[in-house]
Amino acid sequence: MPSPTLWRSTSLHPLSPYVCTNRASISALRYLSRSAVARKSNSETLWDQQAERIRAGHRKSLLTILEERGYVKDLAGDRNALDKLLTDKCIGAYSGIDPTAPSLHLGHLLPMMVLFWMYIHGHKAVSVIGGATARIGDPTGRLISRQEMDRDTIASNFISLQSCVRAMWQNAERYAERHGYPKEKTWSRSVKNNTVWLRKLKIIDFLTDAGTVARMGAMLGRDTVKNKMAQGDGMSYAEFTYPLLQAYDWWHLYQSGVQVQIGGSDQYGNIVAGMDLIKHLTPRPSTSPETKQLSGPFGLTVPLLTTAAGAKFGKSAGNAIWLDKTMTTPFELYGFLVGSADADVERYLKLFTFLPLDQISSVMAEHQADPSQRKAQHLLAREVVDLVHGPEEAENTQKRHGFSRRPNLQTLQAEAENSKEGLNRLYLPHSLVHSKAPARILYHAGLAKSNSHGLRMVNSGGAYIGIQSEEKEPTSDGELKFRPLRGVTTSMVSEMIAKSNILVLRTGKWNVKLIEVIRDDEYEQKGLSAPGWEEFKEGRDAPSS
Ligand SMILES: N[C@@H](Cc1ccc(O)cc1)C(=O)O
Repeated sequence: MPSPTLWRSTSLHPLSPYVCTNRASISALRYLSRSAVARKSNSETLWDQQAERIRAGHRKSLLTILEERGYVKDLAGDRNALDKLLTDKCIGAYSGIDPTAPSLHLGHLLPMMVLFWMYIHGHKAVSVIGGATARIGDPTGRLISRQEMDRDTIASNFISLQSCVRAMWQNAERYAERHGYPKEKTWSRSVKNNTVWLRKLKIIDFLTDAGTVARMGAMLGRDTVKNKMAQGDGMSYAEFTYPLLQAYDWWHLYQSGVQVQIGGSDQYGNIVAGMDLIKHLTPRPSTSPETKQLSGPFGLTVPLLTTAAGAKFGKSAGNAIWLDKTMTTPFELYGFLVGSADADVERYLKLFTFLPLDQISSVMAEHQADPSQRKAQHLLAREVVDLVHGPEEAENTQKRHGFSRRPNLQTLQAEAENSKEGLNRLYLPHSLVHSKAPARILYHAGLAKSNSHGLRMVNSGGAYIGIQSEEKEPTSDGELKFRPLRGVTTSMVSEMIAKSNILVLRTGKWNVKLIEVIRDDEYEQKGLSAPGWEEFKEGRDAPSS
């Protein structure tokens, strides 16, 4: 039964066609100015014409575009009904993010891309930031709960995440414009905080509405619940209730026409919980089954991206790649993407750019003719930096990376200055570098898992040292040359740091670390630590395997 309490609090009947430019009835618009009415009916006509072209097979439907580019992992709801809905009607779609960190990361970009595509095809896009849900923390897929976050941390994460999401939307809009999707007046997007409605939710209403739909059998049967209780750290009542809160978000948004929810592949269960709630709370006047289906909720999950090497996409050495440039610089973002494997790059170009598929195919053909130039990877990296940070940043970063294929010390140093210690900049204490074998320095710099792993890398020719070339030809500008570490002696390394205190090491093609060697006491004062440092201080040796 629909809840009278919830029902009265909403202004729109969920089955009424969403007041949207293409379907708004003229009578509902009588309070609008004549020009607004004209604009609305104009866009209504445009929408109908476009739908007609899709139906006639002259244009791809939005769902087809999403499927072809690889965005669809699972659909909740009937595929053809969703296809028809997205073609015939302007609807709302949303995706949520909990502010468990102060910034978006690369993993968030995938569901957001789907929302961007929907937006540039005229649907209303809503990004929800889970100010309220973050206080509980989504237990999905976890065995161990996140560390509890205090309210202040959530509040400050919320503020910075919100500005990150807003900036992302602005950039995506400009990026779309550069790819032939100029902004239309009727496009609509918003960023909402679920605290706004969840704070007002009364426990008694929540229990009688959401609490009665959710059956214990189904809830206890969910993998997250089973695994966390059997193999993890158990589950709190609040965590158990999380899917219902997310479901309630959707029910709330559904009142204003948000019929689609998009999420990561792990969100399927939470999305279905929302669909169940909506179906349960929606009054069922005697409409045809088709009308009922087309006015109902649909869910879409995006695939979980793993690299060809099996690692989770968006993490470098276990650290997330952030979209806030104070956390991951554009240079680092570019560096991460330009390092994509040949086997992944085409898939990423389809997922993370608005480039048309035929352009992607032709770039891939060029790339395959000479993979060593990494043309496709450079295009991917440039496009993503363009999408996330804008065209000027993309242009500059690409120029600097053009150098970094044969990097120069000044460029690396300049980069190091505005990057935090972490991805490609590092301090090491003098004692871990001076008179130490190169293989061991690789271990201390985090480039090798152990001393002997470092030795294997050195012997197999997979580790290099950057050497500033002496000759100053007009073009060379003190360029860095990499030579294999095999054959480089301990005393050569010590001599180098005696000169400049700087050491540049590289493993594989792209993993470059600029190491600044500082005094041991200074290192301690900065509160830093490196693999093997504690052991060194305690007089123990670094592990050898
Ligand atoms: N549970 C989602 C975030 C989310 C929060 C609220 C929502 O309404 C939707 C999604 C996640 O962890 O990824």
